[in-house]
Amino acid sequence: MHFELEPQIHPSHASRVAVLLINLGTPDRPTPRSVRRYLAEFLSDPRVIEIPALIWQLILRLIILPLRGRAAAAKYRSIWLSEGSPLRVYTAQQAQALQQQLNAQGYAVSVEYAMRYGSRNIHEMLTQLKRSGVERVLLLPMYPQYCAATTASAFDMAFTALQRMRNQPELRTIRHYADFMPYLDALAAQVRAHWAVHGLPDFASGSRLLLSFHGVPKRIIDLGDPYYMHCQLTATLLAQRLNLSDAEYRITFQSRFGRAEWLRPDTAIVLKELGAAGVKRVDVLCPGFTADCLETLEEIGIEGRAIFLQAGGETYHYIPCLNAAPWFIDGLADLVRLHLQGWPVQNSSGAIS
Ligand SMILES: C=CC1=C(C)c2cc3[nH]c(cc4nc(cc5[nH]c(cc1n2)c(C)c5CCC(=O)O)C(CCC(=O)O)=C4C)c(C)c3C=C
Ligand SMILES: [Fe+2]
Ligand SMILES: [Fe+2]
Repeated sequence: MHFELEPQIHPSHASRVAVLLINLGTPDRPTPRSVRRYLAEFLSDPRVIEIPALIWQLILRLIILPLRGRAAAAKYRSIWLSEGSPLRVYTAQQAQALQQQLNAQGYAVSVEYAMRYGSRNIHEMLTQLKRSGVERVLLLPMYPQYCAATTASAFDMAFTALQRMRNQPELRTIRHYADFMPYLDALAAQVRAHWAVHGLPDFASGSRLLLSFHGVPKRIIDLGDPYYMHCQLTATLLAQRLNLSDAEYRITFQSRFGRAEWLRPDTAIVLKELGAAGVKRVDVLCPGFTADCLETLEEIGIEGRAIFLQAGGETYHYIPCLNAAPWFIDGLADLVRLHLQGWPVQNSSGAIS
């Protein structure tokens, strides 16, 4: 049969609205086998690696997976939580907190999360939502800056899932929120909360705030991806909110992968240069990651620290991602309410689910 069998839905459950948070996905376990399986799916996505499939699959299966599987598993082990991978743990917390907040505001919606790769993927979750009577789904990527490799790939999977359905739900997508005020306010609150506990950097004596975004190949920007522009937008608007002068912060790009030219400046190189130049303290925030993960906790929290201190720096502060901070959940609720307009969600009786 071309189409999936339709679930039987009890009429009293019909016409519900759901918000689906979407993040990248992460291995189930910090083992080479589990990491290889996750990377094989992730790195076979043509939205992520734009190289002819046949050549790329040879390189991926013969070189990258055997080498990177083992090395990445060791890194995942260094940041693994008792409940699982940080990315999954924090994304689940965000979904739960956002549902509570929206229900408390009188919005009768359920909030779930899905991943683009690995377990609990977007297709599975759309099927599960339909089974529970959901007819309208708002897709909320946990990527504030649009990038085809992340945002478009997530939407592709949702639309492909709908291609298999006879009875399709109504879908809405949130493309980006790089310049959405409540998101910027949440980032500013996150930085200020860190400074309230750990003290303000002494900008006058050379301390810097690094705003480190996930890098991408420079070529995709040249081909029209708005990602770089969105990163610049978020960073400059955040710096304004924090009253930082141009000299007091730097925009950098991390997590370089492969041989092609990536966006610059590279976070690791800047950390090394600042340490060598006698800068005593740097604080690093990763505004493009809404949940802490391997790329923030290990690459920035552990490796970045070692690079800066070895180069001569004295004090290194990694500022955690927004995760389920109340100011971020407030901002997400603002964003969701804006995008739910016109859908039947107002319910003074409060919580469902
Ligand atoms: C925040 C947005 C992200 C963009 C844009 C992005 C682009 C991108 N990533 C790779 C390659 C890798 N990314 C990896 C991990 C990873 N990437 C993001 C987010 C973005 N990626 C997250 C949230 C994570 C963490 C996942 C976790 O389990 O914690 C990895 C795997 C880890 C490693 O081996 O270093 C790779 C590989 C490319 C090629 C790309 C753009 C084309
Ligand atoms: Fe990535
Ligand atoms: Fe990395």
